[in-house]
Amino acid sequence: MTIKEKYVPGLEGVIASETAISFLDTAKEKIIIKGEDLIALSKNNDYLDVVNLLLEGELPSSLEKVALEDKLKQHYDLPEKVIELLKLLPKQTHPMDAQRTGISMLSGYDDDLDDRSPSANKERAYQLLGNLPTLTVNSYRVLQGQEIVAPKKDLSYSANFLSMITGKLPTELETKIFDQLLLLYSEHEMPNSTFTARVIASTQSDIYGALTGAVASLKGNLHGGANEAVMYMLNDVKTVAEFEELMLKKLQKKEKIMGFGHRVYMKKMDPRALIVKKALKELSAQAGDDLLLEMCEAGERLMEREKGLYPNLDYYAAPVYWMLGIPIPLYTPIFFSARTAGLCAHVIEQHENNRIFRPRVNYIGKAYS
Ligand SMILES: CC(=O)SCCNC(=O)CCNC(=O)[C@H](O)C(C)(C)COP(=O)(O)OP(=O)(O)OC[C@H]1O[C@@H](n2cnc3c(N)ncnc32)[C@H](O)[C@@H]1OP(=O)(O)O
Ligand SMILES: O=C([O-])CC(=O)C(=O)O
Repeated sequence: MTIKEKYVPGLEGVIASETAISFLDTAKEKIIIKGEDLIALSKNNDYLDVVNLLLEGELPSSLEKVALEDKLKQHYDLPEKVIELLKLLPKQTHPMDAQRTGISMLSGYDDDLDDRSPSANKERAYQLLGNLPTLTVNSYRVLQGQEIVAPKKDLSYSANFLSMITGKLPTELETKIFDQLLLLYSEHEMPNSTFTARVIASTQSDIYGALTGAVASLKGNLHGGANEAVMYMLNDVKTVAEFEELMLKKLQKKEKIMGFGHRVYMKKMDPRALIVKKALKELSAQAGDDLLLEMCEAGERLMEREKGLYPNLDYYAAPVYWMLGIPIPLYTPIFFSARTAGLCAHVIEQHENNRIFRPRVNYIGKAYS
């Protein structure tokens, strides 16, 4: 038995891929997506611009953007049998699991499933991006015993998604903030879910399988599931003082506080969280209610003081989702919907230049001769 290489738990700092899609440039404090800075894009562009950037390699002209939105709208309606399948799920099914089941089933409607070419994969990406708002919202509604809602093709992509969730026509501010969340969640280099998708794709498996695995990865509360956990924690208390007390108790018990820390941004605040914190300020001012903002800011100060840890995107996304009137169990499925753009870009790239992922281990088991 030989020990070959130093093992790095969690593969911290290990280079898993070469990619032309994105890079967290911590030295320059930029999240690079195909050469553009995601934070700058979040101020002047919208989610569909980034979808185009990820899948076509450039920001769209206004005509291209209209064409992109029309293309997604052609895929808003789901096959009837997908809805029927969702209705068969046990009522306690987590919405992420329902979303995962729906995505998995969509592979059965693909007439050319064995085609791994970039053009075929790209068409699937657009189809999935069109399907996902309808799938995400209705899988949750079915579990709640609510009626299916139809997408509204006269609204923008993000306004339709949000209005299907809340049942109301969103204001301009609400649509802008929801769209900004989708944009900020769209792609983030090599998180666990993207790694999962690329590992699956590297066996020459299809995009549906890769995304199905990625949903399961994103569900965990060390990853995408943290946004829901943050909101449950905020809802457990009523005042800033109670929130601080709750956090201190958790720290004393050596529990992790959801929404803090990040493998890549450990010593700084996630730049996306700063943008979303601003959105929370806007929504709080509009509602004339600063309580969630004050609680979150107090939590942020406490974690810096006690642990030297900073908020990640999920920490401020949770109260923003809440103020937009979004049910908590949809927070992570919405994250996944947004991330579909980045995940599809990664699967396309993996299929284009593939070598199967097959690492080795250091054996620490029972001795053998
Ligand atoms: C959009 C996203 O998916 S962002 C990630 C969302 N996830 C969360 O918010 C969950 C909470 N955060 C965490 O669990 C972690 O910070 C992760 C998973 C994000 C990163 O994990 P890692 O890079 O493996 O860091 P690791 O867990 O080793 O933490 C390093 C140290 O900081 C501590 N730490 C890290 N995050 C937290 C936290 N949220 N609360 C309390 N302590 C923490 C750890 O206990 C550890 O301390 P130790 O060295 O004394 O043992
Ligand atoms: O990068 C990560 O590890 C997790 C994350 O923030 C994301 O996926 O957006």
